[in-house]
Formats: sequence, C-alpha cells, structure tokens
Amino acid sequence: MTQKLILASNNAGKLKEFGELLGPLGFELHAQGEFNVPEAEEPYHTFIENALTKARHAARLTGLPALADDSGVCVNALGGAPGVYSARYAGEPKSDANNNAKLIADLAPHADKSAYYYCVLVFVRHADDPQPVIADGRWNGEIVAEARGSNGFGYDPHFLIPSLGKHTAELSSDEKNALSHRGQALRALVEKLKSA
Ligand SMILES: O=c1nc[nH]c2c1ncn2[C@H]1C[C@H](O)[C@@H](COP(=O)(O)OP(=O)(O)OP(=O)(O)O)O1
Ligand SMILES: [Mg+2]
Repeated sequence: MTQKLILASNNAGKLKEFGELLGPLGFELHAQGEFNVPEAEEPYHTFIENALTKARHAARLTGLPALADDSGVCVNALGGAPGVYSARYAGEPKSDANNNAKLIADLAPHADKSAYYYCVLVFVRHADDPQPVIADGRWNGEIVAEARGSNGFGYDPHFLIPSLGKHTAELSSDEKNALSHRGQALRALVEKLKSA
C-alpha cells in the first residue's frame, strides 16, 4: 500500500530532491502547496525546532503524515553563519542570488573557506505525534567566490566538494543525492521508519 506523505516545504529544489529520493520507495508524495498550506513560521534558533514546527503545521492543516526539512550552510570562519538563517541571510524576500552575494562578500576577508551543509528531517504521523522520527546529515565543502554549474538550488553554485573538484551545482541529481546532507538524512530516516 502506498503511503500518502505531505512534503512540508515550498522550496522547489528540495521538493525535486525528495521526489527523486522517496518516489522509488513507494510513497505517494504531495507538496504542501497542493493543499494550499501556507509557509510555516520558522522562529527558532535551531534546525530541529524549525523542522518540527514545519512538519506539525503541514500535518495539522492536511490531516496527513508530513515530512519537513530544515537545512542550511554553516561557514566555519563566520562562526557557523548563515546556518539556520540561510534562507533569509540577505533579508526578506528570500533570494538565492542575494544570499550568495552576501555570503561571498562576508567571507572575502577570511582565508578559511571551509563550510558544511546541514539538514534535519522530521516525520510526523499526525500533528500531535508524540514520537516524531528525526534524522540529520552533514556534507563538508568549501565556499568559492566563482559560481559554477546550473543544477541544484540555493548555495550550490558556490559550494565546492574538494574531493570531486566540482561545485555541487555541477553534479547530476543522482550524484548530489548520493552524497548530500539531505540524501544522508533521508536514508537514515527511511531506516528508522522501517523499524518504527
Ligand atoms: O542542498 C542544498 N543546496 C543548496 N542550498 C541549500 C541546500 N540545502 C539547503 N540549502 C540552503 C537553501 C536555503 O537558503 C536554506 C534552507 O532554508 P529552509 O528554511 O530549510 O528552506 P526554505 O525556506 O527554502 O524552504 P522550506 O522552509 O519551505 O522547506 O539552505
Ligand atoms: Mg524556510
């Protein structure tokens, strides 16, 4: 039996990656936008609290199980910024181009360009589920001022994977999903769901 699952996100890049990763596992995926679920507030300072809030919000408004992702890029020389604030680093309205420009400018004086992508996923069976299923993933790289590649989304044109010699926007979706913070977290989550 296929399980209906609401993806509690309005980010087209994430929704594409979730479809690629979860579609083959037999979930019947629906973006929250199909049910006119408006964007949830993300008022917290931790990824986990924001992800849980997004998942509960979507489950409450649809009556269906929901999966939320809160993620970002954490830059070591910037003390982990933009981190949980990655989506609105350059202010509202959210803009990948403005966020990338601000990140490159802020990092320019620093020699250490190391960074990592971080992703927390939260699955709830219903809005008041007392046992949300949680998994996370991390992907190390470096921020590069020059943009390269046109795949992916967000900070991908500027995120270099040194061992591959490629920016993450130069990877195919299969290559990215096999390695990414989101791919790692989703595989861990699916293992937990199997034994839950
Ligand atoms: O694989 C990635 N490749 C590039 N950039 C990424 C990635 N993963 C997260 N990011 C960046 C995009 C955004 O600036 C922030 C997520 O913010 P976050 O609040 O979790 O998502 P969002 O507001 O775009 O959509 P939503 O909350 O509806 O899921 O981190
Ligand atoms: Mg968000």
